[in-house]
Amino acid sequence: MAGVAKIPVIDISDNNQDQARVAKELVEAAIEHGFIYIKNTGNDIPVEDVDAAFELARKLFKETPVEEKQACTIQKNNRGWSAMHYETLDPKNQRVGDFKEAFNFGEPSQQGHLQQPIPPTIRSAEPFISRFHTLCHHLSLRLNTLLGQGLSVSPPDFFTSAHLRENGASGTILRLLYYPAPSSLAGAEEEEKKGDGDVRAGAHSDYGSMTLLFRLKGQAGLEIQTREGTWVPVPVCPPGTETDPAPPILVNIGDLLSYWTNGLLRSTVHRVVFPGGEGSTVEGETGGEERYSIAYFCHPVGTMKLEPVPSERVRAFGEEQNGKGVINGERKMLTADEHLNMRLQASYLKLYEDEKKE
Ligand SMILES: O=C(O)CCC(=O)C(=O)O
Ligand SMILES: [Fe+2]
Repeated sequence: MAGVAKIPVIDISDNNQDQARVAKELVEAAIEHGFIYIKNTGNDIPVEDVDAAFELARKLFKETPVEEKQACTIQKNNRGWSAMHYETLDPKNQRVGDFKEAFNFGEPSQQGHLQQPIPPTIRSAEPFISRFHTLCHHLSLRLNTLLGQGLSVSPPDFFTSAHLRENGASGTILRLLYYPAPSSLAGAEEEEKKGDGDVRAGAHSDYGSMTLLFRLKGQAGLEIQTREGTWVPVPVCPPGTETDPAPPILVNIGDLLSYWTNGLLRSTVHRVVFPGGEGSTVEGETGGEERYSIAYFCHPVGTMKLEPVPSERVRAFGEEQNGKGVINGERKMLTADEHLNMRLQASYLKLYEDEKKE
């Protein structure tokens, strides 16, 4: 496959493997690409649960009356329903907002309850959503542990404890996403809106520490920006995973792991495009139909400071970058919550409109 991202596939499911080697592989992929495929053998997240999550998304986007979703419209806590065009991930370059619908579920309470309005049509799925959230949480903790080990952070569980639920509230979100078929936009005023340069999701880096992305076989669209500034597609099933029980989980390093490591770990810019653009599709994938994806945005405890972690490798990298004038030493030190709020304000223009006028 020429012209597609060459992101490594790593298997973390076998505890008998040499964990130090797995940790190193993970760190190298996070430095080089900012994206890593995690082989999905069903050990971390059962395949039936991934299927059930996509089925829930179908029910929410296809069978739930719009009034029910409107009653759950997204709030400044980043929970709830985001209608078509409501979010604009790349406001500097997009004429209209993203061609997508999304629903964000915040972290459940200790008793497994969701702390937000839920459309009645999917209310019975609350225990499942809570369980899926927790499965993703545990996988993200393992990945954080491996990254801490691979970077020899002191203490090695620094990233892990920064994410433990018992250490405080976080902005973690489980998000169901729906991108309608381009043909469904035809004829309506939507067709006028969709012009050259419009994208299903604008170019952005993710706001949290890392994202776990679930996609469906055959559905193209995701692209990452290379170091040279070109766009390459990210296949759903890279070579070697075709016969696995489910496509790999795509892990994406977010802004916070990048801040914590002086930029050593890469928070790579990515987007979701409409089909048709040259090189935007991968063999065996189409982009002409509707598309679903599920993203778990892992965030640390909101009060965590975004300062470089104690690690010799991180320190040495920072020094090297400083020498090149890449790192601005006067950047204001933010907390995880402050950073999240800043990013949300930039992409939910309508939600924050009134505040801007004040
Ligand atoms: O739908 C996708 O494949 C990616 C979505 C994404 O990048 C995001 O929601 O942050
Ligand atoms: Fe993203």
